[in-house]
Amino acid sequence: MMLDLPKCDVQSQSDNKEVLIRVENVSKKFCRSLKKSLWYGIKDIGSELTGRKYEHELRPDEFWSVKDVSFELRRGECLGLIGRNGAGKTTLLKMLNGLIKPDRGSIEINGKVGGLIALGAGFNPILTGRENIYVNGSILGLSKAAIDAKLEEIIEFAELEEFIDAPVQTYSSGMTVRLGFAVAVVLIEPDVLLLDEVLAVGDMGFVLKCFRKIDLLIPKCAVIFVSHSMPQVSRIATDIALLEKGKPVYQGKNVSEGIDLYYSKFDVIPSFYVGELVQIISILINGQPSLDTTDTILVERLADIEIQITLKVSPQFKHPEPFLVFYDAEQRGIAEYIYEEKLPLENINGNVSFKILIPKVIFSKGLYSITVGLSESKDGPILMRAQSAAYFQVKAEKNLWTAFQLHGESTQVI
Ligand SMILES: Nc1ncnc2c1ncn2[C@@H]1O[C@H](COP(=O)(O)OP(=O)(O)OP(=O)(O)O)[C@@H](O)[C@H]1O
Repeated sequence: MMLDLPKCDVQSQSDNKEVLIRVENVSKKFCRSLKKSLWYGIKDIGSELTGRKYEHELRPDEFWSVKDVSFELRRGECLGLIGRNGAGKTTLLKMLNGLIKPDRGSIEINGKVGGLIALGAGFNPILTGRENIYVNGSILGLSKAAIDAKLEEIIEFAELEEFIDAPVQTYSSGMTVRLGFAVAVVLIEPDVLLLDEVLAVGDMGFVLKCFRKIDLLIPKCAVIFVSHSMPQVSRIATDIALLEKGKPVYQGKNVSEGIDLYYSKFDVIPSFYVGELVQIISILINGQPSLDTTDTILVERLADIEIQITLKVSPQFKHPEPFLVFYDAEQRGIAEYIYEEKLPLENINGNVSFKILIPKVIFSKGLYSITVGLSESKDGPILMRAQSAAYFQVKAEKNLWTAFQLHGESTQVI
């Protein structure tokens, strides 16, 4: 779906704060063929040297990795940059960090940039962690005394006391990212912080520590946070940009709406293997068939959900017991339904049908999958377990990302 790109739809409290990143109609193209890309490169150098304006459209085998992206980010704002694999997020960050040049458009950055883009980028693998800190510091123009003053804090933040004198090429991916993050936030003290999938390889302790640090940093800088984890994005982003094949298809301050749109971009055709004993004939969610469809079934938060499942079950199982497990988009099991009817479910000529009513569904916004299972009897052997047998998306007007809403009563101030 292509949306009109809204300008910032909510008046930002930080409107009077300085713009740290200004991106105007930035585009970058790449070439699929290495041979052609080398040839185009030589031609481009030639045209730059002769001062001829670079006005090519796409040449054979070229494609836009990033196309016409524009936004501004002020101090105190955090842009969640989302999109499917290959959407152009890293390419955009590399342009912002000055690693590659845009083919079109302009980028203006005010202040120091701390970037954690490609894992290990910026580190020399044969130098130790300590040596890399000094190299990075001197590239930034810091004196030895200034780096010395921050060294302990960097090592402590990265929790690399034991390994700081080992070559970086011997570090695990988590250790490399710890060092990269510590250098980006402690050594550089950035005005602009670019974080690309940083938290994906860190352990839980490191992720929590990074969030605490980012929380403290956001008021002082502009952050761009790239992640495939929507809960993480919604946790810190003040703004959102969704890229699709390099193009922004949603931009604005409604983080929740951007994430909804991102979720709706995925094909949710159920695919599962159920075996010989049980077959799924149909799954209806609020009357809508969920098998063989790419349309996401939408359910309003706090509305009822009725799930009707019809199975073909080998007649030898007289009273099978169904169970359902609900998973969120991050594949966390969030709820389970166990069939507890007084009367056991009957297998009539191999057909078993049952209906489940979940009143006032309190799931937060997002995409959910349902695993359907069947056991022979309560606590008996499992006959079938169909992962992701059906999908539905919970919609809500407000940014409801938590599972529950709590209501306070007015009481006297104690
Ligand atoms: N140096 C390059 N040469 C050719 N193509 C490239 C180059 N760098 C990136 N691309 C292509 O540009 C597109 C965007 O890649 P990019 O790494 O920016 O995507 P992404 O959104 O960061 O993806 P992911 O979520 O998988 O990290 C992809 O099709 C990729 O193959």
